[in-house]
Amino acid sequence: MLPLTRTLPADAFCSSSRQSRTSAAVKVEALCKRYDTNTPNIFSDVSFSIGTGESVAIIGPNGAGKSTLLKCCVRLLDPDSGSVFFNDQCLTTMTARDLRRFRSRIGFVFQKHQLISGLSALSNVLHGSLAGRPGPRGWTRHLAGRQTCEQAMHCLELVGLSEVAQRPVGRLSGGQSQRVAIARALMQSPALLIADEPTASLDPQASEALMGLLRDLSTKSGITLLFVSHELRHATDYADRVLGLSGGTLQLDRASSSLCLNELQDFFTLEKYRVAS
Ligand SMILES: Nc1ncnc2c1ncn2[C@@H]1O[C@H](COP(=O)(O)OP(=O)(O)OP(=O)(O)O)[C@@H](O)[C@H]1O
Repeated sequence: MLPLTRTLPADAFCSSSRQSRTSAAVKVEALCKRYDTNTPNIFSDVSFSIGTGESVAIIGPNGAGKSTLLKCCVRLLDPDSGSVFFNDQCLTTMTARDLRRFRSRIGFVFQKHQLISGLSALSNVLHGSLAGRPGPRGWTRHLAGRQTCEQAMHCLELVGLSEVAQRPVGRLSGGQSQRVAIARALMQSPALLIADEPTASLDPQASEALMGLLRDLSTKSGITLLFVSHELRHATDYADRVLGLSGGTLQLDRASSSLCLNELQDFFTLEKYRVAS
């Protein structure tokens, strides 16, 4: 098996020790977003920062704007105002070209995993390596390269799926498919992994396994993790910090070690966990 550090660039990692975190991987300042000029803001004045290698959960009621916030963080959607910095680089003013290069270092795992069901798990993972490549010239040669295939197999091994590498994704279970999506994201050697409800539609056992896998990637490989979950226990068990979005503002920003499940449940009914200014 290839060592993880061989396949991912050195600057994608901090030291595996969480104590060594010093810099903010992601810094969000006063972000506002609305979809339509005639409608109120989805959220306003949202600010937070995430340390390199930190794992952060976003919770909040349906429609609070969690997915919108994730998308604004990586400019899949443009915020109306505010700034987002990634390793001190300002995304909000980046050119399209720089943005493409920047996104190639971010892995996305969505609720609907957006895999190609007729292709094998391996082929789907291989396509992750195309992110950020100015194609399509050279894509075929790149995909067929021995080193690329080895790297894709290694990513499948990391998520425990090497045995089904040749099976079409359409014949995999929901949990397996979600792990293929993670392997595809890992092909990008991500410094940041963004997951929007990655365990939606998975059974409790598969959910725990998937969250454990994400946490391991963060703790062992120093990948910064930002995920949305409706499972409050996932926030307390698998994140270092919990952000709570509700009523158009960020109302909670606390270390998960200082939160208990009951407090998080209260978050949905009370507004007593305002971020200290
Ligand atoms: N493309 C869009 N155009 C207009 N409105 C949108 C669009 N996408 C989302 N919205 C609205 O923005 C609000 C926030 O949606 P978003 O999906 O970000 O919330 P969420 O907190 O992720 O919700 P859920 O927990 O249900 O997934 C909702 O009212 C939604 O209807």
